[in-house]
Parts: sequence; structure tokens; C-alpha cells
Amino acid sequence: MRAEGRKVVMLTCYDASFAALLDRAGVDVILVGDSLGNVLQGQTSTLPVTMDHMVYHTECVSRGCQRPFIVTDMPFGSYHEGPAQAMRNAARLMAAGAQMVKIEGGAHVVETVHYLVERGVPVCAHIGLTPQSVNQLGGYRVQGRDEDGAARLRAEALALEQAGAALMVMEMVPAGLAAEITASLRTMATIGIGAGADCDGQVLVLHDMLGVYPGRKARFVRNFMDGAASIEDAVARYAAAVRDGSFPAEEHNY
Ligand SMILES: Nc1nc(=O)c2c([nH]1)NC[C@@H]1CN(c3ccc(C(=O)N[C@@H](CCC(=O)O)C(=O)O)cc3)CN21
Ligand SMILES: CC(C)C(=O)C(=O)O
Ligand SMILES: [Mg+2]
Repeated sequence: MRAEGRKVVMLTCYDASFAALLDRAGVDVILVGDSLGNVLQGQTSTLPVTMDHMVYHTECVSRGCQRPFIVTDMPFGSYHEGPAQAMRNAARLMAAGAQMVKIEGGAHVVETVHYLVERGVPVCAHIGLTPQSVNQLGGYRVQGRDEDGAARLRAEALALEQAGAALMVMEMVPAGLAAEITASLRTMATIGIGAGADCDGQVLVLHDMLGVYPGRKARFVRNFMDGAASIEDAVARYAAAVRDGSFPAEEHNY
């Protein structure tokens, strides 16, 4: 899709009924996100989410849809010990129905990404705001604002592409920097969340874009239920807005 200049429409999903709805609405990629810790479990971070939770929700999603490509988040602690542990846990997620796994982090996960890709596990990287590191980052805030931070994100993106990651989420990254990083890549497609419209695709948390998450609403969220006739219509409007470049707009960027 990147090669053809077609935007990638990605949304989180955690169960079979919504997976079927996202399939009907034309979503390209479903992310079984560890954000399920927040939106399903009522946790204040993604840190308590376990492999068993991710396996269960991947199985649910996988049974509900046919067409969308399924990516599952590796939860906190499931890949941090290194390549062998990551491979063992990725294999469980792939057996549950994931077609790609997502791993947060930059330089420290490059070796693990390479190890998985060489063994037949497609990998989505995730840089910028990496919520599993919230206790180190000091909050859910924009990343890569100063020149040092920007240089680090640029270098990490290239290293992750080199390691074989096929997709990369950029979360809460200034729009200009995300555009520059996207243009600097040759094979890896970028998916933005709070990273501007010039990424190769976009992702949002389903409960955020439907306005049902009771927690704090980040700047990058738009409620697509406003003016929509149904949930399916809201998801279809999100897909259309990503494809025509009207979402995200300036007001959603950093
Ligand atoms: N429902 C939900 N939506 C998400 O986007 C999401 C999750 N959960 N859980 C995992 C992470 C955590 N994320 C978050 C959480 C909070 C903000 C937030 O409050 N952002 C504020 C800025 C806060 C600050 O600068 O201090 C914003 O206005 O964007 C952003 C991303 C993104 N992910
Ligand atoms: C917000 C996306 C990128 C994510 O990682 C999640 O939903 O867990
Ligand atoms: Mg996640």
C-alpha cells in the first residue's frame, strides 16, 4: 500500500463482533492493542496486561473477521528479556491468529526485531510515545521535540527498517518530524497516532474514536460518532477521512 500511495486504515479491536464490523466498514489493519488494559480492564496503564490477555483477545478478533490484517501488541515484559523470549511469546500470538506482532521501543529492540523477522514473524515497531515506558517518560507526552530527541527517533526508524520491521507506529511525534521520517524510509510503512497526516497510515483506539472511553481524551483523538448514523458509519467515516487525508487535521497534531 505504501508503494501504491494508498493510506493504511488501522483501528484497535478486541472482540469478534467489532472485528466483523470493522471488516464490513473497510478497515485494512486491526490492532489487538494492549490499550485493552485501559479501555476493557479499567487499568490506568498498559503495564498489567499479560500474554494470556493478548492471546484471548487475539483469538476473539481472529474468529470475527476475514479480510483485515491482524497485528497484536506484545505486552510489557513479554519481549524485554531478549530475542528467545520474544520468539516464544510471538509464536503464541501467531497461533492465536495474529499475522504480525508489535513491539515498543527503539535501539534496544532492534536485535529482537531482526531475530523475529528472520524466523517468519512479521513485526510492527512502535516509537515516540511508548506507553509501556510511561514511568520512565514521566507521562503521556509528545516525544522528539528537541533536536536530540528528534535525531534519536530518526536513527531508530532507520535501524528498525534495517532490522526488517514492515510497519512502524509513531505515537505523539511532531507532524513535521514524522513526515521527514516517513520520507526517509524505503520499505517500512509508518502508521501515525498523533503524528500528522503525512504518515503512510493512521491508527486510533476504537473506544476513543467512538467516544465511549471515559478517560482523558488526547489531542489526537476525534470522535467519529459526531454526525454518524451508526457505529459502522462512524468507522466508515474514519476510514474515508484517513484515505482522503482529512484526518488527522492541524488540531490533532503536535
Ligand atoms: N484509550 C486509550 N487511548 C490511547 O490512545 C491509548 C490508551 N488508551 N492506552 C495506551 C496508550 C496511552 N496513550 C495516551 C494516553 C494519554 C494521552 C494524553 O493524555 N495526552 C495529552 C497530553 C498529556 C500531556 O502532555 O501531559 C494530549 O492532550 O494529547 C496520550 C496518549 C495512548 N494509548
Ligand atoms: C494506540 C496503539 C498504537 C496501541 O499501541 C494500542 O492500542 O495499544
Ligand atoms: Mg499498545
